[in-house]
Amino acid sequence: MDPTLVLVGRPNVGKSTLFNRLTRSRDALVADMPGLTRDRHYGHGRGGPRPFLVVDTGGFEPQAKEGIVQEMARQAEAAIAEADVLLFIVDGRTGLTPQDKAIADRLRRTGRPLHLVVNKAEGMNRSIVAAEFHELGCGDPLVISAAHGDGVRELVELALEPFPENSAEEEAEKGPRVAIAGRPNVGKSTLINTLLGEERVIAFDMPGTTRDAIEIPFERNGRHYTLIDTAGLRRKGKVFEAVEKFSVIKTLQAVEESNVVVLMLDASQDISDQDAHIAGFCIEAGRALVLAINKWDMVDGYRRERIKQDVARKLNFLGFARVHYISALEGQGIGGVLSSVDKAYAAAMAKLPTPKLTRALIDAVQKQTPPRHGVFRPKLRYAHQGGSNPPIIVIHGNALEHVPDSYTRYLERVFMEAFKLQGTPLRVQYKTSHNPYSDK
Ligand SMILES: Nc1nc2c(ncn2[C@@H]2O[C@H](COP(=O)(O)OP(=O)(O)OP(=O)(O)O)[C@@H](O)[C@H]2O)c(=O)[nH]1
Ligand SMILES: Nc1nc2c(ncn2[C@@H]2O[C@H](COP(=O)(O)OP(=O)(O)OP(=O)(O)O)[C@@H](O)[C@H]2O)c(=O)[nH]1
Repeated sequence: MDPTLVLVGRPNVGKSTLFNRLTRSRDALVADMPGLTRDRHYGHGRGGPRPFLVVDTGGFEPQAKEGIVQEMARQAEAAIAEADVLLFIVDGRTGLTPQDKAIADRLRRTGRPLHLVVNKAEGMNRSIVAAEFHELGCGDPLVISAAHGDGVRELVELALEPFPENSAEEEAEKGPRVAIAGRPNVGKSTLINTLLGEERVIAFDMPGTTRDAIEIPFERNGRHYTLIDTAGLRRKGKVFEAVEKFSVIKTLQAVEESNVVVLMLDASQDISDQDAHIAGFCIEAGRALVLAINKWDMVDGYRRERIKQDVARKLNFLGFARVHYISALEGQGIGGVLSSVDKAYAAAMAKLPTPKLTRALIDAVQKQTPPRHGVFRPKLRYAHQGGSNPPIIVIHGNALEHVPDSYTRYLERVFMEAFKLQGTPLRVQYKTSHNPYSDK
């Protein structure tokens, strides 16, 4: 399970700046997807020793009693409660404020691992900036500049030290790891119960106080799956019930831990920002995806048309995913969802041999050459596979930094078709060789 770093601090200390820096390298992998809105407060971090999640709590006001500020405080409290590591950000230029002291008291009481981070310290003497913050009693201050990146790598390494990378994949034979994601009330628990009620649940250990996600292995038609829980399921008699209501952090973690996400939408509701944000997490994580539009039993023809249009319009960046119209309650359409999970998993894990990739690339270039950019004409020479889940295709050649995004989209479509990769996103990366003898 990937650790979650939660950024806390009073307004204007640089939390968003740090958040953006921590999540940026991951962003760069996400091709610009039209229509994809990003959640500014939850992100995937890379660039440290291992993957992690970052939550920005926004301006944290522990004193707030009412209104929007109180609602924000409630969400911040929830994030703090689920944090693996708290990063308490203060402003090295403004210096120590009474509000910092109030926040420090609050955070110390959580008993969570806590690092005090003094920001905006570029060009300043580290020990002098740090001095006055010792009195917060949050340990040695780490001095950084979020804007310039100074000290950020060290900060991440230190924060993640207690969380070594999961040991290598002994898991492969357990079949796809499936997360069922969706906003509150779409019917996740109902689907899980329908799935597990019909199928054989293989005995599993209920975690006690461990931070691990609950994983429920089950079998259907002789195939194995592992369900990754998004809500802290508890078994009560024959059914599972959610221990917590919807949790963004649990959802993010489950998405990250899974191979395939079943994203549930509610046919009786319009698609909301929250739906789009959850879809965005899946895309950022590069997960294979199946869309399940639930409660199909309770909507009439008009709504059915309307939700189809809504999906096409608001979630057009999920065009690679198969769509199923289901009723979790009545058990309609579940088999179709699982068979799409199998196909999406196969696509996400596909082995793409270099000769076949290169052949597909050369055919694509012959059909349509990349446009000239000034004096540069990008030359695409060969391709190999750089990873799976999502499949990454690395293209080698010259002047590849001048390949326009639209051409990359074209290549993605070509590879998707050549290898029948429906159900998974695909990433194309370029490696320009700087060979002085290569033709210009
Ligand atoms: N000099 C300097 N300025 C910084 C640094 N990091 C952030 N800032 C500036 O501080 C201001 C506040 O930064 P934000 O990242 O928006 O702060 P925040 O804590 O997210 O603020 P809220 O969204 O109000 O909670 C901006 O003008 C940033 O450009 C830094 O490392 N050095
Ligand atoms: N008509 C109909 N109702 C459904 C269906 N699936 C779920 N529901 C109802 O929708 C409500 C919410 O379902 P849950 O399964 O609790 O939703 P959830 O996504 O787990 O909700 P959270 O735990 O809040 O995240 C319940 O009243 C279900 O009975 C369906 O296929 N058809």
